[in-house]
Amino acid sequence: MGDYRDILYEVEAGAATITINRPEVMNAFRAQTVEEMIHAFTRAGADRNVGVIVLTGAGSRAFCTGGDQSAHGEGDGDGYGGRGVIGVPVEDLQSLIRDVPQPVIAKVRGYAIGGGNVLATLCDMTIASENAVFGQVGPKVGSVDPGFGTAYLARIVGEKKAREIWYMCRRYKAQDALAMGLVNAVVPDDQLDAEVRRWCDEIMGHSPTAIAIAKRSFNADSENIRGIGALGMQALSLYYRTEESKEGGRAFREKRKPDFRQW
Ligand SMILES: CC(C)(COP(=O)(O)OP(=O)(O)OC[C@H]1O[C@@H](n2cnc3c(N)ncnc32)[C@H](O)[C@@H]1OP(=O)(O)O)[C@@H](O)C(=O)NCCC(=O)NCCSC(=O)CCC(=O)c1ccccc1C(=O)O
Repeated sequence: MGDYRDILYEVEAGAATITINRPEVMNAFRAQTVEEMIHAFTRAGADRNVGVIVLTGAGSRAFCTGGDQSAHGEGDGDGYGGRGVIGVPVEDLQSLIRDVPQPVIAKVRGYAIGGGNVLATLCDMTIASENAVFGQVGPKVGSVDPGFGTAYLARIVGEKKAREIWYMCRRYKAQDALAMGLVNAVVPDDQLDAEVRRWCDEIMGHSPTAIAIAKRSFNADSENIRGIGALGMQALSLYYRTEESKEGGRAFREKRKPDFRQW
């Protein structure tokens, strides 16, 4: 897989940039998108000339808004129509972001919502435009990320805040995300690319082996969450088969409020 349909891949001065390129659906991912991201992260991870990986979204409206709601229900009718426990191998992608030896920086413009928020959370560092908006929508749309998106989020923002994020499904501005430790820096939108480039250049001046060891050391302490996620994905695939979950996706597509209480 060299030619990508859903993403862009480029390497410049030691920084590989992976761009989710589906602005027409606010960079929501389908199975194909996740497969391509897995390919690109594997490629960048193995490239000794790459010292840092940047994950971003095309356009100014969104970094990523999670699973593509128009693709939800494909395949066996419950998941996303592709490979993996729920038809989109999102757990493989999440693991890979942790497993590549280089630091991964999330460059966030616009919405980082749902599974998009999980991806940004998992990146080693996040640099956001002033217009960035973070949040979870799972319980509003009949979904949840039962691993890194919940348990690892709590490591970053604390248990109370993580529970608020998931139970309340509110939207948080970039400055709020900075205050809760979800992002490392916030800059005016027109300075975001240059700021991320500066961070990449700084990393490129440091020892890649020391950084890889540091990354693995950080990861080791939260590695048990991978197991929680694997278990959770099995539960999620069962949940996706319920009318309660399907109501969430249906309501989003029909642009109405869901009625979960009937079940
Ligand atoms: C992103 C919003 C908050 C933006 O709201 P707003 O500004 O009011 O704009 P809208 O009119 O809602 O949207 C504009 C336009 O974009 C389309 N769109 C937005 N998000 C998606 C999407 N995810 N899939 C498909 N299309 C999308 C929207 O339909 C509009 O299109 P028009 O043609 O203009 O009508 C808001 O849009 C929003 O909340 N989006 C929902 C995001 C969502 O449902 N994400 C998926 C679920 S997230 C989740 O369940 C967490 C669990 C999780 O992370 C996970 C774990 C394991 C596997 C998969 C997932 C996963 O992500 O599902």
